[in-house]
Amino acid sequence: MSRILNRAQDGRPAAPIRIVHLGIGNFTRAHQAWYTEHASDADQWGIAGFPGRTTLRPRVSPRDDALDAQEGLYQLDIQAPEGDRVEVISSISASFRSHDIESWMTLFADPQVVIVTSTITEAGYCRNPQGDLDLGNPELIADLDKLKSGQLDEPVFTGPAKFVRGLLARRAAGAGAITFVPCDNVPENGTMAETVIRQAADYVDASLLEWIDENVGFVTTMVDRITPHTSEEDAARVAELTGIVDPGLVVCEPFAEWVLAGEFKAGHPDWESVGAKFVDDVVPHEMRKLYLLNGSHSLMAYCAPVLGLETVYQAINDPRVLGWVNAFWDDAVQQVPLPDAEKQAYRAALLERFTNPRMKDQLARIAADGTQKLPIRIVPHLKAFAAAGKVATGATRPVAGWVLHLRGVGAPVNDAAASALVNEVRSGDLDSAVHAVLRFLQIDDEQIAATVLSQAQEMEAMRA
Ligand SMILES: NC(=O)c1ccc[n+]([C@@H]2O[C@H](COP(=O)([O-])OP(=O)(O)OC[C@H]3O[C@@H](n4cnc5c(N)ncnc54)[C@H](O)[C@@H]3O)[C@@H](O)[C@H]2O)c1
Ligand SMILES: O=P(O)(O)OC[C@@H](O)[C@@H](O)[C@H](O)[C@H](O)CO
Repeated sequence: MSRILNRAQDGRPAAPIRIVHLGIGNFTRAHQAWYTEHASDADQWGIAGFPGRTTLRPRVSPRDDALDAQEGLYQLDIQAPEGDRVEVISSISASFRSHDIESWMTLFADPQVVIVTSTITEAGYCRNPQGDLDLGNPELIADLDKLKSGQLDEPVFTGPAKFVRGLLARRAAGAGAITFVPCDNVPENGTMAETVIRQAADYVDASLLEWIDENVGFVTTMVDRITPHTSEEDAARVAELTGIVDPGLVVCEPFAEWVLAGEFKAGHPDWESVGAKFVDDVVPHEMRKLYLLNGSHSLMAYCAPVLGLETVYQAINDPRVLGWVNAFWDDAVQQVPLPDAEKQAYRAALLERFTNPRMKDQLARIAADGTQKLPIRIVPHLKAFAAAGKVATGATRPVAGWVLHLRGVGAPVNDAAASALVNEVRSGDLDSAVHAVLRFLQIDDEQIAATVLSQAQEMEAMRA
């Protein structure tokens, strides 16, 4: 007999809300909410979850509706090679609609709320290629103009505008210190969030900057747990296992890592009790993860579909893709400032994670938003080698794959910032497409162009 999740049956009351999360998608439910659930002081730290998308639609997915219907409860299916381990997670105390600005302001004005976390994708922070707030983004400007002209009860839709709206409410309420903990795969994400929030505040009301100096902390984090999209097959199997029909089900791998650096102005849950590490400098850990895990993910996402492959598991089990991944790692490790033994161990652990046969991680998920990802995961290797007069032939491969992807090979291009580039790469031959992509990546090097072209031609010839 199937049952539906609710707190009365589950027996776990909602903890007081002290964290607001923007972008309550799959990843944060597998990672931050799981860490908070298992922290030694979990009964003190509830999360308020808001979906983040910039849309007028009140809801973005049935998964979000499930949080309301199930009083914040959902199942997490941890897919170990030997079988499923399913937990009910209860750390999300309340869920809201993405445009519910009134609840957003009320929470920011509450002195009990002391942390703001976010997973709104790389694109959600509205940055330009230089890493500054993109004042050419019309949706962002419309939001900021609303705030600047005092229309404070109107909904705003972009991440930076929501953050500034929240801080205005907090200052007005005298609610004290608060700390931002962005959890997206962006290097030095604390500094990145601080930059866009300060620039948005400056646009709206420059007097907020001084208040931010005194009251707002920004923490940089490296987050890691592979969290694929939940499939219908996952939902059916877990319903069979637990007897719970759960439209909010999230699936993930057993591995989880969280490294944080920076000052929490007003405390944080005891995430260390679950294995989170607080360090002085998170950058080497970020480079390890972003370059080796995310970089090879991007390589597989763009190159493996050429061979007709659809998941990370299928890709890494193909000897050609495995060879490309190893060649990429040989180049990328050189930019990771950690001891060799540590890097070798990380590579071995990654291979074990990618070959988990239970995980059906779709390459199409990873392929999204390449314009945001290639510059931070791949380009640093090309530039470091070029500075030494060399071509990083392992790191040119994902660029060659991306050219083919943009030209229509594999999953459809899902990247709001790529439309002009897509038109350009589809309007000429492969050689001109390679040059258009390298111009976009700000790489002006004929040796790199020749290598990318020859690898793209080689892969086109292998096309399934
Ligand atoms: N899935 C993973 O394995 C994983 C692991 C580590 C880090 N992350 C980080 O988490 C992010 C989200 O991944 P997910 O798996 O939760 O995805 P998801 O699609 O399940 O959720 C994404 C959330 O971000 C919101 N969003 C999307 N685009 C936005 C935009 N432009 N502005 C504001 N909000 C926006 C969505 O509404 C949703 O709430 C990734 O982009 C990545 O930076 C993911
Ligand atoms: O989440 P994205 O879109 O930034 O990148 C896709 C994957 O590389 C990523 O989600 C990994 O699965 C994750 O970073 C593992 O911790």
